[in-house]
Amino acid sequence: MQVALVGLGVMGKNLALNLIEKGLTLVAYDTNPDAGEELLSCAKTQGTAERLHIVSDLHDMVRRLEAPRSILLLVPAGELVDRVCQDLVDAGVGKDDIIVDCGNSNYKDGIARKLKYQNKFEFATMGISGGAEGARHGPAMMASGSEGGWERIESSFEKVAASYNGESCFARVGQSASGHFVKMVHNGIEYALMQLIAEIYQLLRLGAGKTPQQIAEIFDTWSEGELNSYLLAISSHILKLETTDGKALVDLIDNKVGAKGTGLWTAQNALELGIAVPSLVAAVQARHLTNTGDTHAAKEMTYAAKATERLDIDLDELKDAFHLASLLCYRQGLALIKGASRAHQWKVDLAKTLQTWRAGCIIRADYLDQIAEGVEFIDTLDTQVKALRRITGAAVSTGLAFPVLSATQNYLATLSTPSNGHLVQAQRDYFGEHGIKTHSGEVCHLTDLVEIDAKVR
Ligand SMILES: NC(=O)C1=CN([C@@H]2O[C@H](COP(=O)(O)OP(=O)(O)OC[C@H]3O[C@@H](n4cnc5c(N)ncnc54)[C@H](OP(=O)(O)O)[C@@H]3O)[C@@H](O)[C@H]2O)C=CC1
Ligand SMILES: O=C(CO)[C@H](O)[C@H](O)COP(=O)(O)O
Repeated sequence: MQVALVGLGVMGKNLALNLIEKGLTLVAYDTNPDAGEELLSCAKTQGTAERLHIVSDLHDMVRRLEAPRSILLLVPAGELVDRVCQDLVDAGVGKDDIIVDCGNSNYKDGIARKLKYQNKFEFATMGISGGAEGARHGPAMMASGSEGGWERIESSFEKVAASYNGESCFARVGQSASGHFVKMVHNGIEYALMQLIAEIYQLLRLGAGKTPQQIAEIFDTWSEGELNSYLLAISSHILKLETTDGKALVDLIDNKVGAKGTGLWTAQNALELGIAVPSLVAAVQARHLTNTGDTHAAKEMTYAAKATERLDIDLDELKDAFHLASLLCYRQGLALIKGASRAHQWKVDLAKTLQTWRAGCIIRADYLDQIAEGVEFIDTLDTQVKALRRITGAAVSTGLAFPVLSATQNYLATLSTPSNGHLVQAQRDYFGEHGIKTHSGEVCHLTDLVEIDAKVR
């Protein structure tokens, strides 16, 4: 099988090495000639260079490929994707060829591109997760669409992707550009889990007075059981790292966190679709808040530093709270995918989606088993529910910030305790005559049910 790859940066270079290692023949291109040179040198080291051909322009790439052509893009998302597509058309790409955008593109751009290029070539989308290591040794691959081009290439991707219990973590999860939607939500969950781990670390460090090394050991103990996950493992590893003079590496790192867009898009789409993902939104805002000191509004206000309080923490309870909060982050993400799939008629298969997340990706975790078993799993987690309540309350009492932990507790509490929505319905009708719906299903106004002599002005 012969494929081409445009963009040989962090992801492209590693995916290229993976593709040729799995026996595919690759024609590769990057605007930066050094990137091609470096890839070739790595391929020589691993003994697979005979299956790699680096080209210096897209015309040469198109000439070297047998039709129908299969071309993968791993260039930064945005306008560049359109520029490369147009350049490929100019270079001779035609109607039977498939171009797969594998970057973190916005799914809305994917839908528009499918239309824009429909008479020029087959445009397809696939989200990839796993960072450099995943791309090199087996990433999670969330593809979309049902068009003909996939049938030519998907059996190769099934081998290139990670596998879990013998099943590939490549899947065509649904129609249209749903693969990019699924990857976007994957990243939304990623933001929430990263922030949640950071909050647990902060609680242990500033609340319980533990050192980074001691916290890493706690994370390692948790990882021995069902809480084992990639993000917990890398957090433990990071916390153990020390400078040559014995200082914790984390203490040298500034607090401002960057973002490339997928977390923000997750929040925006959830709000637009009316699907509540408060933990995912809180994680995006937590990143924004790390940068607040730089904003104009913040500079006009001063916040005096406030002392925080120490806390005795029951580590078993903390573990249970972390476990449930993590599960609930996935649950919110899956609810968003399900709602979007229904709204857009994408027919996203949630079981296939979960299969792509089992290995190779950044949000892989052993406890995904519980999620795969079904949404009712929360009802079996009484101990964890109590732990989440108690830990959130105790955490708040320290005065420290726990946006994802508390958003998650509020999410669960909202769904599992009596709602207060009746009063808000009544308030809306009181001032705006928006109507109310009663328990018996009647749609009316407050004034149909009671006499209101005079209203508050
Ligand atoms: N890094 C990660 O962990 C992950 C990234 N992604 C996504 O994958 C995509 C690639 O990411 P990543 O590899 O990290 O990015 P990099 O910036 O490391 O690599 C992009 C490469 O594309 C090259 N390039 C730019 N313009 C062109 C062009 N017109 N033709 C050919 N090559 C070009 C760049 O060259 P130059 O440097 O000279 O501009 C660079 O070598 C992005 O959409 C990203 O969001 C997805 C999952 C994980
Ligand atoms: O897709 C990824 C991991 O799955 C990329 O690493 C992405 O860049 C992460 O998002 P951000 O840069 O906004 O933190």
